[in-house]
Amino acid sequence: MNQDAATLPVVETFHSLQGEGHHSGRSAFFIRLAGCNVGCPWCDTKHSWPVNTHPQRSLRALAADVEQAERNGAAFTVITGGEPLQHNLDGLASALREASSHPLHLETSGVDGLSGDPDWITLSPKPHRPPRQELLSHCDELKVVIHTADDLLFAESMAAAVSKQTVLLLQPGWDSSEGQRLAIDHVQNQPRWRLSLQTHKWLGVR
Ligand SMILES: C[S@@+](CC[C@H](N)C(=O)[O-])C[C@H]1O[C@@H](n2cnc3c(N)ncnc32)[C@H](O)[C@@H]1O
Ligand SMILES: Nc1nc2[nH]cc(C(=O)O)c2c(=O)[nH]1
Ligand code: SF4
Ligand SMILES: [Mg+2]
Repeated sequence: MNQDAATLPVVETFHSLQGEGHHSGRSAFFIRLAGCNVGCPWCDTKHSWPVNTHPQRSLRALAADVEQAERNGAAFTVITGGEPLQHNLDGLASALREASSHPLHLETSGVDGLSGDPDWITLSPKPHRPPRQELLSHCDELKVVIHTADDLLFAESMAAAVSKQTVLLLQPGWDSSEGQRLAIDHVQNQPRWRLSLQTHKWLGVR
């Protein structure tokens, strides 16, 4: 593949702290790819859904940004979206790996096939579009968003399908006091689970 010619639609790139999950609080560079057709009603990133309203960026330019972020102290790169696996990530991953020795992390709903051979996979499965078995088998953390008691049942069913090493996280829906209460109660009663807060939102940073 000629990586110089290859492009992907990009909503934004930014250097911040990983706000969620097991690596929360660590310096991270984010690449948010455009495009998602999963349609979660409470999605906090709906502007990322259309593909065509966001600029195409070359893999070479994205790799240069990652190289710069590494010099600025980022510990890893997070590929998110939108739903990043709507794109084949092999070209992007190999371009980033040529530019930097940083681990590549992926945030995904798991609806599409796996590509890019990420070093860390955060699977956030959705009850209305269950994830592929491939993603359940390969994920490093399972991060289930909680709004209702049914979401807790779904979280337990997903936990039964992942490997024993997978970190289990409940993340309250943003602005959902019911989700917050349910997640806290469940984590308190079920020690396999940990709470994941969207700390960047609490802090008012990206
Ligand atoms: C915007 S999504 C992008 C990655 C991928 N499409 C996914 O859903 O995993 C990033 C993370 O934010 C979570 N998320 C989105 N909207 C949220 C909300 N309103 N409250 C809590 N978490 C949310 C998703 O479940 C996912 O874990
Ligand atoms: N700081 C910060 N951490 C994040 N972790 C996952 C995010 C995402 O939108 O995928 C995200 C995000 O948007 N910002
Ligand atoms: S899969 Fe992710 S980006 Fe797509 S709608 Fe759901 S939360 Fe939003
Ligand atoms: Mg986000």
